Formats: sequence, C-alpha cells, structure tokens
Amino acid sequence: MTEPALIEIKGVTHAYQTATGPLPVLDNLNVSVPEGTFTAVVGPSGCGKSTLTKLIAGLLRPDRGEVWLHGERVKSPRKTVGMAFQNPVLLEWRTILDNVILPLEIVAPRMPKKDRIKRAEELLALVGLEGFEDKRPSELSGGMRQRASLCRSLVHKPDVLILDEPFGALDAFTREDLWQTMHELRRQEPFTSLLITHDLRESVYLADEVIVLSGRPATTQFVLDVDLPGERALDVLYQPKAVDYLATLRHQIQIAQGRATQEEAAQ
Ligand SMILES: Nc1ncnc2c1ncn2[C@@H]1O[C@H](COP(=O)(O)OP(=O)(O)OP(=O)(O)O)[C@@H](O)[C@H]1O
Repeated sequence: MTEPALIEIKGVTHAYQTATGPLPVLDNLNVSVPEGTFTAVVGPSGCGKSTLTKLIAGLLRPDRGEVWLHGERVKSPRKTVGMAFQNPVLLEWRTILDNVILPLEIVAPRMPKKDRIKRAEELLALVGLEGFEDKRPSELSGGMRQRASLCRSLVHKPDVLILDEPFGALDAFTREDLWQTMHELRRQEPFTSLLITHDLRESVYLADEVIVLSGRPATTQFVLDVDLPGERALDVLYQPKAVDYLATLRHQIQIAQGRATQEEAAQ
C-alpha cells in the first residue's frame, strides 16, 4: 500500500459569504503533496490560492470535501503548520532571537530556555543572520527580516511549511538570494512545503511540482513535474528544460486568465 501524502486536499469546494451573496472560490479541488516534497501553486490573481493555505492551516473549514494533514483530518488550527507571508510581521518589541523563539514558547513551553535559544541561533546562522540575534526587526533590511521570518516558521519543526508569497515584496537580487537560502534550509533540515507564488521562475527553481490553478472558482488546471536536479544553482533557470517549463507555465496561466486555449498550448 502506498503511504498517503502529507497534505491531501480531497474534492474541496469553498465559497465566501459576502453582502452580495456567496462568492465561489474553490471548486472540487484535489491536491496531494507527498512528504519531503516542495509544491508550488500558481494561478491568476484572486483565484483562491491564499484560501487554499488557510484551509490547510485549519483557519477555514471547507464547505465540501476534506483536508488531511499527516493522516489526520484538519478541523481546527494546527500547531504542526509553519507559515510565512509576504509581510514578515515580526514583533518590534522583541529582538530577532526572541521573535524566532516565539513559536517554541507556544508549542513547546516545557523546552528548556537554553535549548530554545540554541535551536533559534542555529537556524539564524543557517540563513546568514549570525550576529543579528540582539537586533530589533526595524534594524534589519527587508530581506533579512524575511530570513528571520523563515527561521520563525521552521523553529518548531512543523510537519509542513506554508509559504504565501514570502519573497513577493523583495527586489529581484534579494529574492534570488532567498531562493538559494530555501534550498540550503531544505538540505539542512528537510521539510514539506507548499509555496504560493506569482513568480513562475521562483516556482520552477524551488519546486518539485508546480500546480496551476484555473480562474475562480479554482480547480487544478495543470500539473508540471519539475525534473531538475534537487540541488539547483540559479543557472538551471537558463537551461533549455527550465526555459520550456517556463513557457508551458506562462501559457497555462494565460489559459487560466481566459486569454488562450488548451489547443493553442498544444501547438
Ligand atoms: N474573508 C473573505 N470574505 C470574502 N471574500 C474573500 C475573503 N477572503 C478572500 N476573498 C475573496 O476570495 C477570492 C480569492 O481570494 P484569495 O486571497 O484566496 O485569492 P489569491 O489567489 O490568493 O489572490 P492573489 O493572487 O491576488 O493574492 C478573492 O476574490 C477575494 O477577494
């Protein structure tokens, strides 16, 4: 028997209740993320990508269908999910180290303080923030704050790391640095991740599989298996295979936006 995937979205349908009536956002969506893999989700703006992350984290309940995490049905917020967003929301009254430690205070209150500090310091060193432990968030650049936020989302070793456009607000060079940091983090402490992004290059560089969602209400329109080496240098994006992937994804997004057809994509 094959192991169930770590994240299983089975036939999920969801609508928001608005003043003008229900707004259908997800329609019979099926997504499966095996343990240890990195899945990226792309799709037109407003199609329901963030809604999907809230369902996985247990912050929303689907109208129909089921969300499973590690063999358990998700019915309420989960401590075993780490999340990082476009805006890192670090607490200014805490140092960088204390910001990173915060999830351990909630999830592992009995963990000795020295162990919490050691764990946070190790992660900060891994993302290149050694020496910045005692700084306040406002003393760091945007890219450094996002690195600290990644440490905070991983400090309690969550089953799954959900990344909702975490690099979207960064300049292109900082973003590429962070992509490499993600590969390094994954190598040092493997985790299962679901990344929401608008950046197709980012999806191909980071993910093992890219899921293209259709326009709202979203369903799975296309799945790309990224057959590139696990350890990727940035130049991989200029190799013919990656360039083909990017062209395919661009076309699929145009289809999702209603600007092209599957027949045109096949030509
Ligand atoms: N709490 C809410 N109540 C009502 N409508 C909502 C709510 N949250 C999101 N929506 C609407 O649901 C739709 C999907 O939103 P969602 O944030 O999931 O899309 P998205 O694909 O992540 O968007 P983007 O790519 O622009 O970040 C949007 O039209 C949004 O306006």
